[in-house]
Amino acid sequence: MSIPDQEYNREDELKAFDDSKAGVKGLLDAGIKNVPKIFIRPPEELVEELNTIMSDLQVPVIDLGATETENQRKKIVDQLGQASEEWGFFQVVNHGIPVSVLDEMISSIRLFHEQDVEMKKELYSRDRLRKVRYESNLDLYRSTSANWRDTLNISMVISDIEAQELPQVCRDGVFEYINHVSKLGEHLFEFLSEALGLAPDYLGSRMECGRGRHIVCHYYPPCPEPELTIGSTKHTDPAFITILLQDHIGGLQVLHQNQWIDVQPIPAALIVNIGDFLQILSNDKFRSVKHRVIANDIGPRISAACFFMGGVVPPKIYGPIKELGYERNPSRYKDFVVTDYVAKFHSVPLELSGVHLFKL
Ligand SMILES: O=C(O)CCC(=O)C(=O)O
Ligand SMILES: [Fe+2]
Repeated sequence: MSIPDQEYNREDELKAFDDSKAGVKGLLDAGIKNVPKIFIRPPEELVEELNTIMSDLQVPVIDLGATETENQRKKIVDQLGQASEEWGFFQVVNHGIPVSVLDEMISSIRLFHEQDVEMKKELYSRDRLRKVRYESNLDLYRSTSANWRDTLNISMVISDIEAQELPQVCRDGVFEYINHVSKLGEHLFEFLSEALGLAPDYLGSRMECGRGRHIVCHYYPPCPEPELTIGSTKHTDPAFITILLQDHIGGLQVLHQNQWIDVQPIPAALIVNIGDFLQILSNDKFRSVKHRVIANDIGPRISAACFFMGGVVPPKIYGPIKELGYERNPSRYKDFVVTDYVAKFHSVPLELSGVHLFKL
């Protein structure tokens, strides 16, 4: 027998879920066999889903290993430039972060999410000023349907983080990864500056694109009815670039020429995607493209996205780079400061945010 709709109050359900502080993992631990209604996507979305085309294309895979000669370096710069223009998404191999560090990061995230729920609850918060906090669904109260995932947030946007500030259960693995991924970001900004025809230190030293960082450590529990919900709603990232580590489960998809493409897990690889800010700075040359994560009946799936957010304190003003020449290609975006962009991002449902909010 179905429950009459008047007995279902979405706001109450969302609040009860949020107040439990146990996340999606908590629902599974409680033994649920069906996806609760707050996670079920609207029927029109599910129908649209049946009509979307999947493609077996692959996002480019770029080898960052050989950089000794001028020619080798140029080849990498060209490949990164082309991938950033055509795809906005690529995988990198031989990026310099040891596999042991990647593996340790994945197991540390798993340890965090699978620890005793009472320990996790102390860190459950929606206060974005907190440097370390855990939550389920960043846009819980704004979205039409909730995502099947929980997230540990680590913010290094205002200031760097000390190891002691991280939860003990995952401290060493996460801290080590942060150090490595931050360095990789610096290298990528050098290559990407050159790919835009700018001096190698332009995006890094001059624009401080790698300064503020925010890491989201996601845990997607196995889902009893994956076709009814989604792991992560389609969105673009509010950042310059994102470096994303995913485990072997799969489920990440990117929208390329109106078709969803699976981003296949490649052992030891990292995914890089261009975020909204770099699309704006490059005046649409590089693309910040929509991506999502489908829910899965296997898992958990674990991933860590490191968003490079730029200079926030003191606030830096960003906008299309004048040196790129507006004679041929007039500026398409307003200037912005990162905190305003992020505030706007948090004021709309995930799928409605993006560079269009800052179009001239
Ligand atoms: O979990 C993933 O693979 C992607 C997560 C993501 O897109 C994000 O956190 O912005
Ligand atoms: Fe994302």
